[in-house]
Amino acid sequence: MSVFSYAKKYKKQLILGPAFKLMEAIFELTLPLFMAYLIDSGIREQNISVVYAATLYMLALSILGLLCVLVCQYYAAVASQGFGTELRLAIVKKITQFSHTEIDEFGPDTFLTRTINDVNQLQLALAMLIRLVIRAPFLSIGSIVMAFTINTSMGFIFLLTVPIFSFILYILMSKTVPKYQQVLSSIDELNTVTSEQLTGVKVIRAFANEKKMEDKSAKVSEKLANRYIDMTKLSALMSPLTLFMTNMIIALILWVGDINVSVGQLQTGDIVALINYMLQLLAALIVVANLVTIFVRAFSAKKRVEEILNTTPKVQTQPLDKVLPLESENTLSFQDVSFHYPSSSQDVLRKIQFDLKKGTQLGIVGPTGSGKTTLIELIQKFYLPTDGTILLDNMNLLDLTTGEVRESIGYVSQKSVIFSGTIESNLKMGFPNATEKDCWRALEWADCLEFVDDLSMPTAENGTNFSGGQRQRLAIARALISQPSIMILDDALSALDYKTDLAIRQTLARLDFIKNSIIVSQRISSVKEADHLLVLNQGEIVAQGTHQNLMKQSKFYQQIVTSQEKEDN
Ligand SMILES: Nc1ncnc2c1ncn2[C@@H]1O[C@H](COP(=O)(O)OP(=O)(O)OP(=O)(O)O)[C@@H](O)[C@H]1O
Repeated sequence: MSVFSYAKKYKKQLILGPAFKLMEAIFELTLPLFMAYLIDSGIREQNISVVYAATLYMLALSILGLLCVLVCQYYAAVASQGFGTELRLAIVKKITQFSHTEIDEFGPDTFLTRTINDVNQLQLALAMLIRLVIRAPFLSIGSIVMAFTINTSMGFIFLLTVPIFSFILYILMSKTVPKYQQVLSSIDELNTVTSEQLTGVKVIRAFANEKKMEDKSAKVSEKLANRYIDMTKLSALMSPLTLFMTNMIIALILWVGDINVSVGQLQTGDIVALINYMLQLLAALIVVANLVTIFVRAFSAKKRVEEILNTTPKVQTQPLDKVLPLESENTLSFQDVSFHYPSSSQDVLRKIQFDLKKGTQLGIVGPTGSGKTTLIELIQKFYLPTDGTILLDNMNLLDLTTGEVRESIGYVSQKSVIFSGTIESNLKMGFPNATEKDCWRALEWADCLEFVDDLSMPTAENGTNFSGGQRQRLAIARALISQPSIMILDDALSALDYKTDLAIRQTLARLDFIKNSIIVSQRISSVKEADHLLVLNQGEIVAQGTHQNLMKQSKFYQQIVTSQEKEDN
């Protein structure tokens, strides 16, 4: 999809805006003629009524011109702001449809630059298109035509000015545009470093790493500043160069004009009019050059924005088609499933094979980086397996919509994300139609009543006004509110004390609507009562069974248990 399709709605502004600007340009072109008339027939002939009439005409033309400009600016503002808003909404909508694969591929920081900077650039280009794209070339051509009507040799001076001036501008532009691309990539880099440092500010402080981070920030900012200065050094040349050219050409007009006046072919007023036309021509050429820069920048912004708009998510988010009955003997089956992330060809899960029987609880344990979260993400269709088959309720996950899969699952991630708003708005994310009663019931199940006494309690960005354990309990309540059939807790009990951890697991076992639960944990005590345990190491299942069986049969499992017992003692 092209970004232009978002401008289609503003056809009226795109046609009428330039039309009004064109009228203003016509008024502007006729002004020097009245000036010549005022000088030659009014001032020189000392005819006061001509002076009054010419002044009045000039005033009227200026007022009409001003009105036209105002209308055009209004249309340009309406169209460009409307276009920008819609484009930004479309980008955000598209990003929310992206699967984890595209989010990994693009990286969150480039989303920010593309949604803000690039859309601004496109907005500016549209506003300029309305305001200047017809006016500037019209004024350039008009000035040359008017010069020819006054005097042919002067017309040729005007004609010659265009290629010389354009050549100088072209050289400057061709050097600045690539430098602008470098500036853009530096902005991306600065965004990444800044957002990383802001979100990790507490960790940075805890490790007394402020100086190191300041240096990193300074280095990236300096790089951006240098690239920017490098670019502006060239554009700064534009002003003195054009001023020099303008004065040289005016000197030429005065010199040739003087000869023509002395032989009676031109009058003083004509010379004033010609100088005015030349100033208009040069100003219009500078505008054209600026327009070229703006459009070149907008072109690269267009490519970056369209890259997002035209990316088809590997996993399409589709609405709920049917609710899974979950009546098969096995709720979930992994059949020889392997997976590697798009950024690397190395498998992080290899030949995973297990069944989750209806009505049972599954525990997954394993050291960090063993692939536990990846396995959970595959169940929810955030990524697709690179090999093997996943069956949910005896149906291939590939044949189910994301709506069907995710509707059945209540998921609490390792990092409990709480959004700014209220307790109620956070809970309702999981179930928009929830009543107050539903909210309180979910809060009770997740053991939140001791710190929540009002649904309208505010939640700060990232839930920073709650402790880590409270955030995890709120996230569990949010997952439980829709009464899902399968509950997945990905290391979501780790920030809780043993007593609360146990209380929540007992509640999960007691709730009738939960047919199966999957608990991922590094803490054996959180999973040892599970009906079936998977022990993962380096992407492979190294043992599976009940806690008792594993204690007898798996050395690896025994080692984990022993090391944790030592830690606890
Ligand atoms: N988005 C990603 N892109 C590329 N590699 C990834 C990505 N996420 C995880 N990995 C890699 O996949 C492997 C398994 O990671 P995963 O998060 O599944 O492990 P885990 O067992 O859940 O670890 P932990 O207990 O520390 O959360 C790791 O080697 C990790 O580096």
